[in-house]
Amino acid sequence: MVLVYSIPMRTRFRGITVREGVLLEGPAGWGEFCAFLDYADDECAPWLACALEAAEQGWPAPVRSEIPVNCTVPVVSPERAHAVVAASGCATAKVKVADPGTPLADDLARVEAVRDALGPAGAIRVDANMAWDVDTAVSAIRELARAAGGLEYVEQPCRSIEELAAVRRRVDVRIAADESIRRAEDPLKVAVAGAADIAVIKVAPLGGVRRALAVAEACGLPCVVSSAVETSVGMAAGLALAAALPELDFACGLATLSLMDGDVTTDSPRPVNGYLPVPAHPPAPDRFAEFAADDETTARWLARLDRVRNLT
Ligand SMILES: O=C(O)CCC(=O)c1ccccc1C(=O)O
Ligand SMILES: [Mg+2]
Repeated sequence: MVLVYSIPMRTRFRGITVREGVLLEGPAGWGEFCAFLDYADDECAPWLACALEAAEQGWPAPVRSEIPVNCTVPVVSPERAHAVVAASGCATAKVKVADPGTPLADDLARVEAVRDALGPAGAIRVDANMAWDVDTAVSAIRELARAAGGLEYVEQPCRSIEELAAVRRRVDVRIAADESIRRAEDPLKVAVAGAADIAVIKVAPLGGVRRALAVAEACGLPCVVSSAVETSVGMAAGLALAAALPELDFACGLATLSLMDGDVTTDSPRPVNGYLPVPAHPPAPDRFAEFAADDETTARWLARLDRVRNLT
């Protein structure tokens, strides 16, 4: 069975206002194929591999049963940022910064509000999604660290690995690599160890739990598992990855279901005291009917699925 869903986002996130994707069922359960719309077909192949792993094979055994998670703060007002953090119950917050057209002053006010909501014991990380050049990154990171009362790390401040390394030499905040790994030509071979302190690994763009575990091992850095804003079907694969990593020293970015205006399952996991339970299986999409895509969207995704299938 193959189902195409369409779920509005509560707040625009990375330019996304509606999240769409395909749910497919196999002998091992349900998988999700939801490559971002700006990804070309060849870049979608690992996303399909991740969905097929879930549907046909299942996942390696977990070594932990619950995953510490961060709440994710989109580009919103300080008041909303405060409310998002306070409602989440999480001790770690990830704040999106450097959105095109947003002045640094807005980011500073947002991280200040997040610190106020978290209290002094909480951890704040920021994600610039490659927006800065080296000099801009160095000064922005210093200002953000001051406004936040300390930063746990800054995720992908610049585009290239060389730039990450240059920023890392000039600031005392840890650097995390995300796009440098996720969009690398060969994620197994990408050398980020000198350019970053932490690796962000996303299960779908890396081709599934087994493949992402191999990437984690190859990069030789502490890992943070983060979502690509999937429904709870795809999120189960991210949780399975976080559960199977030999070591997990940081909260994971897997609490993104609350960014979407609904979910395809009834047993939609929400963090309790900052932890998500690891599901034994992906949940069945028993509420799919509420989020069924229209005919045009369905046809577009089935065609995409077909093209990507034929590539692999
Ligand atoms: O890590 C998180 O807290 C949430 C996930 C997230 O930020 C994200 C979600 C979709 C696409 C890209 C990203 C990103 O980390 O850049
Ligand atoms: Mg990121």
